[in-house]
Amino acid sequence: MRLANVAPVARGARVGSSDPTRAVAANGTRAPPRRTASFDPPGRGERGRTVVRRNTPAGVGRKADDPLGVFRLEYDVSQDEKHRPKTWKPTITVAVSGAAGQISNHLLFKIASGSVFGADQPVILRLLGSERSRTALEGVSMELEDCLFPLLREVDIGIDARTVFAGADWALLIGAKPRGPGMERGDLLEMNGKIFVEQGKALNDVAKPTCKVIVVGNPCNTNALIALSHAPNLDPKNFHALTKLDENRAKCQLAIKAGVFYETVTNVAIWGNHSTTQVPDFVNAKIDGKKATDVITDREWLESDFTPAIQTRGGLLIKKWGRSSAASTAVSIADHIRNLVNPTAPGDFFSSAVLSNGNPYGIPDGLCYSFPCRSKGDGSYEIVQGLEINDWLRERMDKSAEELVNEKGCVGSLFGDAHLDEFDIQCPVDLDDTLLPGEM
Ligand SMILES: NC(=O)c1ccc[n+]([C@@H]2O[C@H](COP(=O)([O-])OP(=O)(O)OC[C@H]3O[C@@H](n4cnc5c(N)ncnc54)[C@H](O)[C@@H]3O)[C@@H](O)[C@H]2O)c1
Repeated sequence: MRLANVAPVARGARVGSSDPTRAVAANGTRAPPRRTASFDPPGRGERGRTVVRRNTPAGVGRKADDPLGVFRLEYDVSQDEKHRPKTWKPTITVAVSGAAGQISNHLLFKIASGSVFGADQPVILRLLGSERSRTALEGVSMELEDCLFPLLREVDIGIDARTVFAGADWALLIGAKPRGPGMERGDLLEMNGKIFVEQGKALNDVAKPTCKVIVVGNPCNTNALIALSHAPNLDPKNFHALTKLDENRAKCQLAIKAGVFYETVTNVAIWGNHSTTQVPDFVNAKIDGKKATDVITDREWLESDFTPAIQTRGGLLIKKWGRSSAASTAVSIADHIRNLVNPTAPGDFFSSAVLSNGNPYGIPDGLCYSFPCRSKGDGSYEIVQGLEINDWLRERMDKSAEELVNEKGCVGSLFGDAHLDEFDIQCPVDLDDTLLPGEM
């Protein structure tokens, strides 16, 4: 058990059953019917009871105690198996937190359309919201139903992670709270960290042990570390924090500078924290198979323009848009999933923040740190070995690791016992108030 010696940080739809006995029916060739179910709000209806009505749109014939405002169908899962195309894979359950938020508003429709997990991969979406977003979740599920996505077999909504995460194959943890006026970075770390204590415990108790978890809600690296530390039943290698967006941003800028199409830019690693200390690696990047530094010979641009531009691009986008990146983040989550469910192209890699234990780059164990990774396409990954780390990279990679050590120290009391050795880190009094890309 690690003992955190932590300074106070004060400064610083109930889900509808997927039970195969409740069954569903595929009564159309294009869009077999699905069921959306919801938790009853507390005090309204019997907990755990799913109210089901055949072909009854919201509001029509609703009983006074029926809290649901969404269209639902009664169906028979066994019939579903009979009627769906034989080429389809077994249905997977994808849980998404923050499902009524901006990022999810783009991501859910990509998942349901089949463009993320594949055109032969039926999905059940389980949507987790906060108490405040309960009604909005019903709206989200209504829109999903209205799209008639054949691969979307069921939509469940709720505000209790233990119910929503039940049986999940994937958990996309997007929901988090933004920093409020006057709030210190340490306060934000603690406030959001608490969410991931509960969600880590819930995943441990009710998700499949093979469940793959991608943490997006900021500060995503430390949130992912908190979640995995409460999930001893899950392999820590099932946990990721999203840095794919940073990789995509880096590829875009290198492509523009070199005057080439995006897809010719490969091997772009993001090292470290998803924050302004992240290190977009131009040293190992390739353009059209050549070293990026041989194609873009303007070193001054790479070090002094490109690097800070990627580190602060989220902030610039917020200044221009008035809100944080949502569509491009959703695309990068989809890319991240595709990176895990498809084999990585020979010689290439993708970026993901993963547990640093045993890494070959001298980053301290016990951090969730972004590394270049490869996947066999079965949802697993390996950290790529043997990349060139010159002095310029080394200095910055260590600085980002130091920031993650400090973050860990500032929320030390939130860590569980699983997968992490004991640590004794203080929250530094002079914790830099670096901005988190998603909140700037
Ligand atoms: N890692 C990245 O690359 C990256 C990029 C962009 C944004 N982000 C982060 O993603 C998060 C979500 O961004 P957004 O634009 O969708 O925000 P948003 O405010 O539009 O949506 C967040 C949603 O989460 C819900 N929520 C809050 N607490 C919750 C909880 N405990 N359980 C379930 N839901 C909860 C809120 O009600 C809200 O609907 C933010 O933390 C943001 O900083 C990360």
